[in-house]
Amino acid sequence: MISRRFADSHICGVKKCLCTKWNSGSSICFDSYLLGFGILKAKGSIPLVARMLHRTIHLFRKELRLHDNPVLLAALESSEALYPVYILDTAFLTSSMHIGALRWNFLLQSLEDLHKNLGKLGSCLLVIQGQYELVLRDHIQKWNITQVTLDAEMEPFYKEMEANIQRLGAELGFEVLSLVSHSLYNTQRILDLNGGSPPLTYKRFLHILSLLGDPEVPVRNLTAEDFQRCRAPDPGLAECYRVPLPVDLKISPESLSPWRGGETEGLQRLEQHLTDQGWVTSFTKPRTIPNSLLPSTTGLSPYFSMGCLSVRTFFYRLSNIYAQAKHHSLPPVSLQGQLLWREFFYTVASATPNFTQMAGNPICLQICWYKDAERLHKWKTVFEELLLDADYSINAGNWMWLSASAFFHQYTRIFCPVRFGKRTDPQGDYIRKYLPILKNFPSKYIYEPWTASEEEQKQAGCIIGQDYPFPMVNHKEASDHNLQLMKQVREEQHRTVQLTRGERCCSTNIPCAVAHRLSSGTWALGLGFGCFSRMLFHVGYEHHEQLFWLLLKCCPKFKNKSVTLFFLPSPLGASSCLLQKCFPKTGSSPPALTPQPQAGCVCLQGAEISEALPMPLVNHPYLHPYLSLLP
Ligand SMILES: Cc1cc2nc3c(=O)[nH]c(=O)nc-3n(C[C@H](O)[C@H](O)[C@H](O)COP(=O)(O)OP(=O)(O)OC[C@H]3O[C@@H](n4cnc5c(N)ncnc54)[C@H](O)[C@@H]3O)c2cc1C
Repeated sequence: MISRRFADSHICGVKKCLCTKWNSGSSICFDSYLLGFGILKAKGSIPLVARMLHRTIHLFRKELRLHDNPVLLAALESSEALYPVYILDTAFLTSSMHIGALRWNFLLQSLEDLHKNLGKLGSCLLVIQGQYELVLRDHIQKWNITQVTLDAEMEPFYKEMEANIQRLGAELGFEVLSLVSHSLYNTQRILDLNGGSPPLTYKRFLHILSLLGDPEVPVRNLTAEDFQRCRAPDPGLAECYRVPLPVDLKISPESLSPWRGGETEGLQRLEQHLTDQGWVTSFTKPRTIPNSLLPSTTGLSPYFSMGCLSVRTFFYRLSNIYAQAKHHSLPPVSLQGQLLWREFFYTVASATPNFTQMAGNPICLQICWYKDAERLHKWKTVFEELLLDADYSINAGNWMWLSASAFFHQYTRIFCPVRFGKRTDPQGDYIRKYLPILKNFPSKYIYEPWTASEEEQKQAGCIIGQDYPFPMVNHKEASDHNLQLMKQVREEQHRTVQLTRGERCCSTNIPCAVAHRLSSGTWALGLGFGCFSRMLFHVGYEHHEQLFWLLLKCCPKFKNKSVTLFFLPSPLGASSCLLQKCFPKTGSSPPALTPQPQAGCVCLQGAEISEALPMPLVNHPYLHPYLSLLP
């Protein structure tokens, strides 16, 4: 937590903050400013306390915002002149991230927005192009700079930049102040509490957070008064160092992205989402729709990744909404839970060597993937450069997760791009919108247009192999191959598997269920499975629904009965393995059910069972505490 001691005094009618102590990850403690305090005599011989004020370059790196920007606030409070600077070091940016046209546009829009917002407070943003060290050397001397302030980041390339700036400071005689505000906590504190290494499972991570307490509280908003106390850059400088246009950087200006960059847009979107408090409190992921035409999640990730929005602000706004609600979803599936996933990956990434690579990454399974340069190139073009929210920690963490190389261990779950699409969006509306070249194919071909006849392809105005590529792999062959490979790798690298696996909370994987006859004459069914902790967020509620329905179908007791289904919270779960084994055999889909919060459980109403197969229900002690929740 940031603790601050303010000693207020009135100097020439202006209320000044004299002492601000930060313990929030600053590389130079603010206490050093105390040394600069002295007693001055002002007009009329009234003794005044004053301090040496800095001439500061505030270097924006990722935190492209004015709200919750602790280091900018500290810069303003300790300076008599402040130069807000963004160094557009193209070589640095392109070598450290795969930044494509969409993201360039987003970045330039964010800088333009920052410039406008600084203008409203009486300052401006100076965008200086060039290699960052040369730019700093040049301007430190030109502007007599005594301090550089910057946001502390955890990526190796940003850490290296900060270390270089520190070295430059020692050489040229300026101070450096950096503070963490891109994550909820200073991740170093989490590492310290975990004995110096990162917690490698979400469960362990939450445990450490419970010892740490709440995340850092956002700092106050900046005002015109804050900026008035410091001299702003001359208007001539603003003209000389204006935000470039895409064309200046030879970037295509036309962007299909509906996400406009910048703090202003980010805050507007945040407010929009928060007005729907019911949506916020019932948010459960992965019970969201990945291929809906409009995002079924917040879509705020590009703003968080560039720091146009503060995660701390979002976290506390959510806390306020939760505090007013009767029920709300919880981590790992809630909105706050999503921010904690982000924090989890930030923490692990901050202390894991080669986090974005397989080679030399100690938590990642070493898998002998295909070595096919052409396919790799195609994959990179599609996935990396088009990302608007590309983020070092989250991206690599989720790819490890998705490929079952770390964190996620149900490697037998393989998504088929054709079957997944057919199941979740049978008409292919998503494909028709985002791949308009395929839009005239009949729905039965929309996910596998290469199976359409030549005549049908002509009619759809799209010849596969000419207007649209053939599939890169045969899905069945590739998934069979990968399955075997993973099985073998996991046996050989058992110790690496265990690192991010976490302990099981139940040794058995036997499905268990209880049935309860309700006073209304209907039945309540509670269902659980061993090892809840991983089930809920790996399998998700959608599978709970399916499993419930499957068991109902399987149990003669419920034939022709109306049944109330309860989703039971921890420590109960459901099994996707059972689903995979049994569900396809039933040859039909589960009924659509609408969740209704009730008595702390999610309750599903009204599944009418018309068919039943014999299957015994097993009582299980884990279910007993939840029986009291049944009406
Ligand atoms: C293979 C793969 C790669 C990914 N790469 C990125 C990436 O480069 N940058 C990125 O921001 N997200 C990435 N994600 C995570 C996730 O898909 C996005 O954060 C999320 O979809 C963004 O949408 P949202 O802002 O609407 O999220 P919401 O569901 O509204 O969540 C709010 C915020 O929580 C955080 N969050 C949500 N999901 C995750 C998650 N799975 N892991 C960590 N943090 C999460 C994000 O900051 C997000 O903006 C990746 C996921 C996968 C499967």
